[in-house]
Amino acid sequence: KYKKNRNKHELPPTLTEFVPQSLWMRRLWNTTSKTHPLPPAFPGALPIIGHLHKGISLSSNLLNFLQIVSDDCVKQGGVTVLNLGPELHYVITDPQDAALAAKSCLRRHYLMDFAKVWQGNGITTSSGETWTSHRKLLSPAFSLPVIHSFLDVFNSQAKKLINELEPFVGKGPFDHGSYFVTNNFETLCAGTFGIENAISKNLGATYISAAYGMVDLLKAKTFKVWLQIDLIYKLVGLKKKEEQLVENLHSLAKTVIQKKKLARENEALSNNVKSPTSGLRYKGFLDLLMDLSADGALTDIEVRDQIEAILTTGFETTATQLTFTVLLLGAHPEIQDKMVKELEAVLGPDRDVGKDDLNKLVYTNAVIMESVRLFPTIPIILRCVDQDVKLKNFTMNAGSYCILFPLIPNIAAREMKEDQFRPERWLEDDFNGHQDFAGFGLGKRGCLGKTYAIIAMKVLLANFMRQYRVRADMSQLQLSADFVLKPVSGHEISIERRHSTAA
Ligand code: HEM
Repeated sequence: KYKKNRNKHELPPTLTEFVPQSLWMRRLWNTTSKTHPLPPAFPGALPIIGHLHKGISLSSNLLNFLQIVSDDCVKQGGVTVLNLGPELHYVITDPQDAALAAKSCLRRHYLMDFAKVWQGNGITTSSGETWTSHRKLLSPAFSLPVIHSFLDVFNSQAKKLINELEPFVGKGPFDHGSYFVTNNFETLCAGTFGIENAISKNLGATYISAAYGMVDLLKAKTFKVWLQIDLIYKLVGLKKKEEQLVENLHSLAKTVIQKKKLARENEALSNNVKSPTSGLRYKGFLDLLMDLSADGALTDIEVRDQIEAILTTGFETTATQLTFTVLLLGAHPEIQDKMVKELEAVLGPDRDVGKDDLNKLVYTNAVIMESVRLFPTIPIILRCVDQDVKLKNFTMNAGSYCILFPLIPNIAAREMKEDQFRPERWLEDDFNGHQDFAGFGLGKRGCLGKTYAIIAMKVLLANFMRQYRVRADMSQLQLSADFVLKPVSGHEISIERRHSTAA
């Protein structure tokens, strides 16, 4: 009876007790029905291991692997099959099929389970009813009124970045990426936690470095499949390393929760000091979490897990997207001039961005969307196929998985072709890319922080690009993809002041 009713991605309860983390048993247990005919397979499958050997041998250059698979998929008509061991994965590049799959497949892929030691059942790793109810509870904290209340933080953080980069003015090419990461992380903490100086510089740096360490471990576990066996993971010393990193990561959440509790107690006492979003119908993220915890809707651990989930999804994505956008603008001076003209027309030379300005920055918005189209920082979406799902020409079989990457074919990895970066396309009536655009995900599980990300990027660009003229050469750009698509070399920019300080 259990087997009949169980979700095909779940182990029977007795087995989960004995193999808490290992995915191997789940794999053996996995029973994908193959009732519906399969699309063409990616070439090179071997018996039993399928395409696993290709993934392992190409894992040092994952982006290359994704591009090879994606090119083949486009050639085959937009849907193919990849067998990773016994597991059937549908690869989808066709935008409409990707949208259909994302709409029906809400359960996270098993690889996301690796991140649970860090993020527990946070919004990014959870599935099923937990995800449905938490998504509903958290959504108001990412609504427009709340994000508008962060505008002061966004403007002042942009100015901070401008000052930090001042020593590079007129000094030739430098790597702007890491400055954007630190600045964006601080912005995210200040905005979503709603506490001034929420974290020290040290705590922030420790968190960022631990987050990168964890991503390396998750990547190793994904491709070195033997590390998925708990005993081996322990024996090679990685479990210990993981525990240390998780402790470092969790210490930030612990600190901000304590500070927030104190701030709320003080606020209740004096009824004087207001958090940036107090008084709003929609509350800021941490205030909302605290209220939900006080009402018993979230446990303390769940509060921590949601903080981890938002920090992880929020800081590197936006920072890397900005790194790409500034690079693209530097390499396309005519587009940069057009954007700065719009910024100066709406804001003048140095005024802060206010909420009424946001909708007027139409071209700036198109520049951001075009940057996401060409360099999608989250280029793949991985899901479980829980029930048969009808696509245009195939039906995906329940019990399998799907890998959606409609944006991989766009990635300007090798050479920027002329006209490839063309923000104008987002303003043309006949551009049909809006509807199935996957840069911020697709369907109900799409990006929770999209409004936050777009407004934060707009404000930073509006301040930065009015201050500095940027130059860049993208001809030597090298990219890598782990969970985030990022530049690894050839992305340096040079900056000059647009207006002399005396003026
Ligand atoms: C340029 C910036 C960003 C891009 C390109 C981006 C892109 C995406 C994409 C493609 C997904 C879907 C992933 C999937 O279905 O597997 C996603 C999910 C998500 N994003 Fe973003 N994101 C950005 C910034 C942010 C920010 C700033 C936050 C939070 C402050 C955020 C929070 C989330 C969350 C919580 C999810 C998971 C939603 C769920 O599972 O229900 N993102 N994002």
